[in-house]
Amino acid sequence: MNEIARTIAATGEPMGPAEFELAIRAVGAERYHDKHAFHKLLHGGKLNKGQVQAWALNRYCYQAAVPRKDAALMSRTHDRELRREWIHRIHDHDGLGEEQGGIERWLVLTDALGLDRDYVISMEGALPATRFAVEAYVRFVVEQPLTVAVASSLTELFAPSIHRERIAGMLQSYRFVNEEVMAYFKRRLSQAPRDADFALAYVKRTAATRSEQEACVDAVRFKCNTLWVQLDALQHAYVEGNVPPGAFRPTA
Ligand SMILES: O=C(O)c1cc(C(=O)O)c2c(n1)C(=O)C(=O)c1cc(C(=O)O)[nH]c1-2
Repeated sequence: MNEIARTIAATGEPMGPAEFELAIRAVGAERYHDKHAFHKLLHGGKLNKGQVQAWALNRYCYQAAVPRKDAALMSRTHDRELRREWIHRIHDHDGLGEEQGGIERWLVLTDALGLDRDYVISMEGALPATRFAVEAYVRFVVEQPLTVAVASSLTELFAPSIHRERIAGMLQSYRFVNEEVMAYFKRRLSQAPRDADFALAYVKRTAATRSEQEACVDAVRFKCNTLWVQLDALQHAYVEGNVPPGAFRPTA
């Protein structure tokens, strides 16, 4: 934000709910990671198996971080209703009882790609930028005001269309991908809208001042950046061929 924008944010009238939602959605339209070159390659069937393996094992770090950031968010609120709602996000990823959860479904995907589970879970082969980006997301949720922390999850508003595109594109393009492998994304098609609708309503209700609203829009921008930089790193390492020391080297 420049100085003038900062002054308007501090002194300006709050946006109406519709305008506020439009400002949040505009961030996705401008910079969600569906616009990244690496996604276009992934969905368009233009990657080889080793490159898809690299994407899946790096993305595991994100999957593993999400329930940690959700636990961090819950630890910060005295609002029992918010915790009652938010806890199902942890169950969605970690599983509950018989339900194995999203991390397990992600490991089904990495199994099918021929990756060793212990290696994936160890995150040893992940790119440095992936590790930094996902931890930055966890730290953001620990450190920012609660409403801003909730707002950082709102990139999920934009996720179902990328998931739909990914399911169709990957099933069609890669012989090593089948329905079972895509189960993670199929499940997210119903989970993500529920989560995003709740978070959007919460943020609209609790961000009262213009500067709080601007901070929420900035949180969505920050989150888009954490997603974008992960794909930049994949592109640099596995498309342009600059694999950092110690990172996964495809043999497939
Ligand atoms: O495949 C994707 O493009 C994508 C993006 C995002 C996102 O926008 O953060 C999430 C997911 N998937 C996802 O599967 C998921 O569980 C998830 C949780 C969150 C969050 O911020 O709490 N984002 C996302």
